[in-house]
Amino acid sequence: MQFIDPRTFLLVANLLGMLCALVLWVQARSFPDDIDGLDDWARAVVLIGCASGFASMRGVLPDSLSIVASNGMLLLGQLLLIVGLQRYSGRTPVWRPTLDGIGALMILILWLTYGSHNYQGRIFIMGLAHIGFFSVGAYLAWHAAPKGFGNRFLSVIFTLGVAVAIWRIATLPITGNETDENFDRNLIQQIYLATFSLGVLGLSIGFILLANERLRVELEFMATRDPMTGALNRRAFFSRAEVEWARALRSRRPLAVITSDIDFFKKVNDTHGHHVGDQVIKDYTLRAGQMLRLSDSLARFGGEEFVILLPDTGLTEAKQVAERIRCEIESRRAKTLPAYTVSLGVSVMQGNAGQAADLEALLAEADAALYRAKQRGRNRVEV
Ligand SMILES: Nc1nc2c(ncn2[C@@H]2O[C@H](COP(=O)(O)OP(=O)(O)OP(=O)(O)O)[C@@H](O)[C@H]2O)c(=O)[nH]1
Repeated sequence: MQFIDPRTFLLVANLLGMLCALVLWVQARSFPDDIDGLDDWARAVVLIGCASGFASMRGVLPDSLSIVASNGMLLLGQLLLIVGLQRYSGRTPVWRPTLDGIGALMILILWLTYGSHNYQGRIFIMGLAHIGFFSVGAYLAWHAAPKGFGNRFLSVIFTLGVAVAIWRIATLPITGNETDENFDRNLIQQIYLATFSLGVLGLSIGFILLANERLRVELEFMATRDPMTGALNRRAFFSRAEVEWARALRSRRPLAVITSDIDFFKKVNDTHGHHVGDQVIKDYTLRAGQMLRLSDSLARFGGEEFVILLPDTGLTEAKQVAERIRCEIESRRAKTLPAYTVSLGVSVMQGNAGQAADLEALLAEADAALYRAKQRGRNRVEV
């Protein structure tokens, strides 16, 4: 008894695949340029859908379409899946050797179709190709960023694809030959094609999930970071600082703030140009960031003015951190950049609503200390 007609199943799976291709195509147009590979996947899904559609019409369509063209499209579709994943991961796709390999496989398929009429040989060759492509796909998906449901889902579907191809090769001994095709074409091969189309549908959904996740991460980054340095922006700083302020009050632990400003920065711009000025700002962000703990937050408030939030840090410790940053900037210098120095102001809330009444007051205290550092000759730390 046939539970479900494989051809109907195949048709539905392919139609859904085409809808996914449409979604991928729309995403490719609307997503930022650095989320690449969506176009390749849209093309791949269409190619693979057409290939399995042609293959399911064996006997209706000529062999040149139902065997040769369909296998060719299948291989190119799988290559595009890999190329898309490579582009998505920022790798340069390697076309040439794989295209040569596909060319060689097609010559073999032609010979097995018109020369030796070896149906099982064709399935074996294509099975091996699927195993190769899907294994590479599973590897690339597993290493694709961001790590999460999307990349794992994609990797699992690729791995299932490898398993299905192995199963197809393993069922070859009970596969009929070309003259005894009724059983085989109507059952094992149809189930294989349907599973294949369903798998491609799963892969498309996985890739859509992965790209959406990447978009979410990028948007979150853009909303919270200063684009030039990657340091937190003012808004993100305050949202973190408010949480830390409340935590410090609750736990009666100290909370420190360090404000800093590069000395005579206008001169750096005027002498070396704005571009070098930008490089100095980035250099400061990088090196100051390296002096901090994971729980500290470095934010750029504008120009060459930075603020650091240090949870659970008392006055002595915060002063040490500020001094370490000052010393690092003064004593070492990037080869391509001019020497520069930095002034820093430190203020601390003791966890009992002591000196500073609120976050703004704490920052104002640190700003006042920074002002004193500038007044007293720069390249120094004041509390
Ligand atoms: N290259 C570059 N320059 C900037 C940026 N933002 C602000 N500036 C410049 O930074 C300079 C800031 O200078 P000031 O704050 O007036 O003072 P300063 O020269 O640093 O001197 P002190 O702070 O008193 O030691 C101005 O010339 C701004 O044009 C930026 O993103 N890139």
